Amino acid sequence: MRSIIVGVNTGLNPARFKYQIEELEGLVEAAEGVVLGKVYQKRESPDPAYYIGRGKVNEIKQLVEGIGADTVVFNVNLSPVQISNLSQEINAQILDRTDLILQIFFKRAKTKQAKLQVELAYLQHQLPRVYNQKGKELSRIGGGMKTKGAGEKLGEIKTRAIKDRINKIKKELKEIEKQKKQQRKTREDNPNILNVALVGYTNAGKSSLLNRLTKRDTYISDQLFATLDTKTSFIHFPDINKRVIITDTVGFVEDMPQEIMDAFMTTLKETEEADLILHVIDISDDNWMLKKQTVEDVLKKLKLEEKPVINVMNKVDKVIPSQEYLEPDESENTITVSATKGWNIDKLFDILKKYAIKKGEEYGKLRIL
Ligand SMILES: Nc1nc2c(ncn2[C@@H]2O[C@H](COP(=O)(O)OP(=O)(O)OP(=O)(O)O)[C@@H](O)[C@H]2O)c(=O)[nH]1
Ligand SMILES: [Mg+2]
Repeated sequence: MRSIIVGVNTGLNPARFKYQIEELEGLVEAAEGVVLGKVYQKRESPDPAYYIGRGKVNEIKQLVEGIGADTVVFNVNLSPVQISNLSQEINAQILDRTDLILQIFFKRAKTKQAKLQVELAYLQHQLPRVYNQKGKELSRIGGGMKTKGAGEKLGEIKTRAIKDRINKIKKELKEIEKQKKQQRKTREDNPNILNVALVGYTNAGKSSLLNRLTKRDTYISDQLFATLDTKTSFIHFPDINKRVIITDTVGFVEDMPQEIMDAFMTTLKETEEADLILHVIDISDDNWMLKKQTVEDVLKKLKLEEKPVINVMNKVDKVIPSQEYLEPDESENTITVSATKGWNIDKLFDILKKYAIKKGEEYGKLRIL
């Protein structure tokens, strides 16, 4: 994928805009693409036909031909009409941020559940576009569909086929969810098992932390969205006769596209049964506060904000030279660690133990009542 990035600033301050474009570059790389050029435009309100101005469209068209790009990626979400019009003018594939995220997800999904969820998100994103697709774009979605009658429009046929597939996927996902729920039920009810969910912005170090805590090889990569399937691991504390189940989850991003939010709701739903949430934060990142807020907003959407949360401030080794420089954490719900160096992991173990004991005690109280 040889890409040109089109950054439209819709009134963000320069720092935020810069961060948005950097993240988009990261997404292109995660989709195994290279960024060959960037084009910017300031625009308060989008042009209904092209989002950007006609002059910009021409500029991009020439740049695409000049440097041989095959993809143009926008930092904003485009309407079906805009995609269609831009595709007519520019000889490259036009992607918006959601398309890009979906492409990455497509490549990464491994389990049947994740694959179905990505397909569902993709189809839901395509649905409103079908009517507006012209020419080459049509071949992108399902082939070999039967027509109902001679008078039926191609758009109608495709819409119907997509809707059928969506319904089928939803049924299959429900079935998988039911099975998973059954498996979870046994452990939820157990006073000796603490359920912990790892959440956080993509690339914050969730999988690294899971590895450190459980010493297992989880796929770790300096890429956005390395983890797409939820993975579960155990920690055993024989001294207190408790076990902890830790679930790694898909990373969050700002403005998570609705289609993805919906499709991955099932995955994130695993966090619904959690007794404790570990929110992993990369404090070496200049934008960590913004990212933290993004994650907290999503937790709120999932109605998880009531659960106890520990903020795990990770990658401190990138900020201080050695472990001796670690300062005591200010509050009980914050802990500064380095997942890769293993700093403060013992303290994190202590926190987990404390919660495991507390769960057992509360469960006991409930039984007495
Ligand atoms: N220096 C340093 N690097 C870290 C630390 N923890 C994680 N990393 C690096 O950060 C990158 C991302 O780590 P992952 O564990 O894959 O992050 P993740 O949150 O699981 O990412 P996604 O699955 O993509 O959402 C990798 O290159 C890790 O080696 C840390 O404590 N210190
Ligand atoms: Mg991961």
